[in-house]
Amino acid sequence: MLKATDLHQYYGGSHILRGVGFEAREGEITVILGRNGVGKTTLLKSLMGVVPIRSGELLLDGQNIARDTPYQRVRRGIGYVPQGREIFGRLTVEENLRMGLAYKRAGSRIPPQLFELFPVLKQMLHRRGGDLSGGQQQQLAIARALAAGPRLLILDEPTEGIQPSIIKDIGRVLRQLADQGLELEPGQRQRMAIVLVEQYYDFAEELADQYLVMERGQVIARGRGSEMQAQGVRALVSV
Ligand SMILES: Nc1ncnc2c1ncn2[C@@H]1O[C@H](COP(=O)(O)OP(=O)(O)OP(=O)(O)O)[C@@H](O)[C@H]1O
Repeated sequence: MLKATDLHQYYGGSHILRGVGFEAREGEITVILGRNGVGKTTLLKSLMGVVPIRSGELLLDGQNIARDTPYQRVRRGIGYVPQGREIFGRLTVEENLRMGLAYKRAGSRIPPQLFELFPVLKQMLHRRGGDLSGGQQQQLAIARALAAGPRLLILDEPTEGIQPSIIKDIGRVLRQLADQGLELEPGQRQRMAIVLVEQYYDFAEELADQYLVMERGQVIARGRGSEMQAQGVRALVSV
């Protein structure tokens, strides 16, 4: 699905990503952990094309996307949920979801399954995004990224500032999406890979099929999610 090899990225003279490589597979949740400022958000922005990489290879389903714009990457099937959600506060929930369809052909509709995954969005369809709670906004940001039916869903700290009951709901939805994909139309299911940056260790451990730990722009540990406890990953990321 996604294969990143030897990624290097700089902000001015600061060398931020130093040879990062990993593979994200369909049906799996890849969790990226690490303390503050180690380059996790920069890595996701590089996958999305929001910041350019200096060198390295980025393959999506075998095609090199490293020089594509963010717009082209969305069209190729990447959905991005940025840190801080960035929903449109003055637009309604429905309009926010339609923004997620902006790159699809005219007449594309919001996949009805999104309202089963996030029932609160159906109840609040005509409310303004800015009127939603933080947790509801996060659900909206995830649904907006899913609206176009991505092959790869990227999320940057979806639990940040969100109440525990909604964190649980979001975790359940991500597991279901990884296991079963998203139904775009009756009988048409989009399978996907999920890449998640997360600081909340328990949430990360519960969801991870695969984990990576970053430190100073490099991957310093990696393995299967089921091994995280035995490998002492909690200690590697605790402050
Ligand atoms: N636009 C920018 N210009 C210059 N330096 C930046 C910029 N954005 C981030 N940095 C620096 O790059 C490094 C990596 O930042 P990044 O946000 O990727 O880390 P992170 O692991 O996601 O941390 P956090 O969990 O705090 O978001 C940090 O030292 C940060 O100060």
